[in-house]
Amino acid sequence: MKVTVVGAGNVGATCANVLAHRDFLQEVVLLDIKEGTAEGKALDTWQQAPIDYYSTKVTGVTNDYARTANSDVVVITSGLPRKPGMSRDDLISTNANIVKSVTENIIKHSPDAIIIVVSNPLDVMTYCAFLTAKKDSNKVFGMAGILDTARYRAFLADEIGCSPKDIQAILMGGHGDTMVPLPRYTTVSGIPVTELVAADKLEAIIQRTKVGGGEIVNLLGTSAWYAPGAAAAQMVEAIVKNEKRIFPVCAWLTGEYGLKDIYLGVPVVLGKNGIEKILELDLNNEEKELLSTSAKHVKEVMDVLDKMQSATA
Ligand SMILES: NC(=O)c1ccc[n+]([C@@H]2O[C@H](COP(=O)([O-])OP(=O)(O)OC[C@H]3O[C@@H](n4cnc5c(N)ncnc54)[C@H](O)[C@@H]3O)[C@@H](O)[C@H]2O)c1
Ligand SMILES: O=C(O)C[C@H](O)C(=O)O
Repeated sequence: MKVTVVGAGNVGATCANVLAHRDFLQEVVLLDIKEGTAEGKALDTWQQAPIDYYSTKVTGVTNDYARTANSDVVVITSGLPRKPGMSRDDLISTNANIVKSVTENIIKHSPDAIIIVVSNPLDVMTYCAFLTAKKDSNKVFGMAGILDTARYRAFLADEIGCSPKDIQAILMGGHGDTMVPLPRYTTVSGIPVTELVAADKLEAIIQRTKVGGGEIVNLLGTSAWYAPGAAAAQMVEAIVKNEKRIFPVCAWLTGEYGLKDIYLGVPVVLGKNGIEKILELDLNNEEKELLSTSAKHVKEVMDVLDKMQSATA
């Protein structure tokens, strides 16, 4: 299986580096528009191989899509990250142009590839790639839910004083401040989280999770990359190894949860065909309400993209 990562910035280079460490691929192609960036980071990752014991080779290229030909999976991380004071939605016009042109190039050389979008605003950039690629929606989806759920799980592990490995959770909705962590579907080694964390502490963790991206942006002046890069790599691994893992993924809905024609985070089964199934949870009224608010927000930003695209058509 061949995997390409577009964008050799913080997230893309981390994703390629994590994929190399997992050592289940022969080669990963890392592509960037900036001369030498992908080549340099690929070479650095290869020089790490004798130390960390892996054989996967990351090859860096500058805008040479011929080298990405016949990729099975492509991860799109190209695009601007936000700075303090910005929302992810502020990135829409710049990143839509980048995601559109990258997707066109990818499709030209790898018409059958499964595309995982990471660029922000995530739900709308995934929609942009879907409109451009003109592929089945099970093959075009976005990474955000694994990251958001990981933040939630990490905060819970701190609060409980346990390993983050033992927190199982699911989170739904758009990748923005309206995302919907689901305490009713959160357990700690099978124990309902509500038996271990007081209601006010749980609510504080949910609120912190929702603005988890912004917390890092304020600390670093740019956005996170270690957890996002690893999350995208985890999706690639599930697909390449046909693992049938259940993850929250930004998926195209066609009536699930009463929502249609929208990209939104929902639990799915990921395997060799991409999204093999969307799981429909039996949400209560409060959860449905939160999901519908999140969907409304995403739809508004999707409408902005539609208007931008019809203005330039
Ligand atoms: N979905 C998520 O959960 C999530 C998490 C973190 C970051 N992000 C988003 O991912 C994107 C990348 O973040 P980052 O921190 O890696 O940014 P970065 O600035 O470090 O890297 C972006 C890279 O994209 C490259 N690039 C720009 N235009 C390109 C093009 N047309 N073709 C190929 N490469 C191009 C740049 O040269 C740069 O190297 C941002 O939009 C960010 O908001 C999303
Ligand atoms: O917060 C951002 O802008 C980047 C990313 O979406 C994140 O959640 O870390």
